[in-house]
Amino acid sequence: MFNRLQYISQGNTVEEQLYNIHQALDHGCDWIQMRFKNATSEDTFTLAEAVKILCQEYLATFIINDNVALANEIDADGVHLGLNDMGIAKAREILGNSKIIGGTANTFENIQNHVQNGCDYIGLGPFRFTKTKEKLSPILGLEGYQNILNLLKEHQIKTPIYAIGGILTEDVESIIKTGIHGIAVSGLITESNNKTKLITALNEKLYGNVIV
Ligand SMILES: Cc1ncc(COP(=O)(O)OP(=O)(O)O)c(N)n1
Ligand SMILES: Cc1nc(C(=O)O)sc1CCOP(=O)(O)O
Ligand SMILES: [Mg+2]
Repeated sequence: MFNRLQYISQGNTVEEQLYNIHQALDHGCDWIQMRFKNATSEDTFTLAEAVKILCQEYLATFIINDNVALANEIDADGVHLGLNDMGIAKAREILGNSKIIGGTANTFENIQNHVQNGCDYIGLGPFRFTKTKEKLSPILGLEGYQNILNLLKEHQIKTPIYAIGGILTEDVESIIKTGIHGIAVSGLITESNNKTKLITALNEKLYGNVIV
């Protein structure tokens, strides 16, 4: 089953991105999503090559936001695709069955469509308002997650669901109680002054109640 904590990278330059990703890996994160908006294709490729090597060194999962062609070209572990990005089925044709394809959802129907198209996990958000992403879908909150997770249970849909959007440490226990599999965070890890303490705390909350 997939790791329960995904760091979505931030940074305006290759150097900033690489620093933030290296920090997350060095302090215990084992799943990186490279999210490098408004960058040239050259800088994006340069970063992806470097991040792939880093993730191999740290035995971490490495996926790329939006860019299926790049993920295929550098043989990343997969991609994350939003509602306005390439379709899940098309990405699966390009990447094949061994790669991770994540999809963004805001509603139960979004999830149903992604699952029917072969999505491996769902990023369900936003939990609360966040400045990290410009165009947010309607905010779900804890009640929104509980309603959607209840519907997934009723329909016996077992695709892992990740909460995303403004998530803080104190949110994790209540989010996990709704049936969410894991969380995807960006600013919380990027801005932390004690990343080891933070990531350890997040992992304890995420894995603490898992019966192995
Ligand atoms: C795990 C996860 N969930 C949701 C998103 C958002 O993806 P998308 O809607 O394509 O928005 P951008 O990230 O491309 O701005 C994500 N990246 N990761
Ligand atoms: C990339 C992204 N997607 C979202 C969605 O709701 O689809 S919210 C979001 C930003 C996540 O970053 P932070 O943890 O800093 O809020
Ligand atoms: Mg996208």
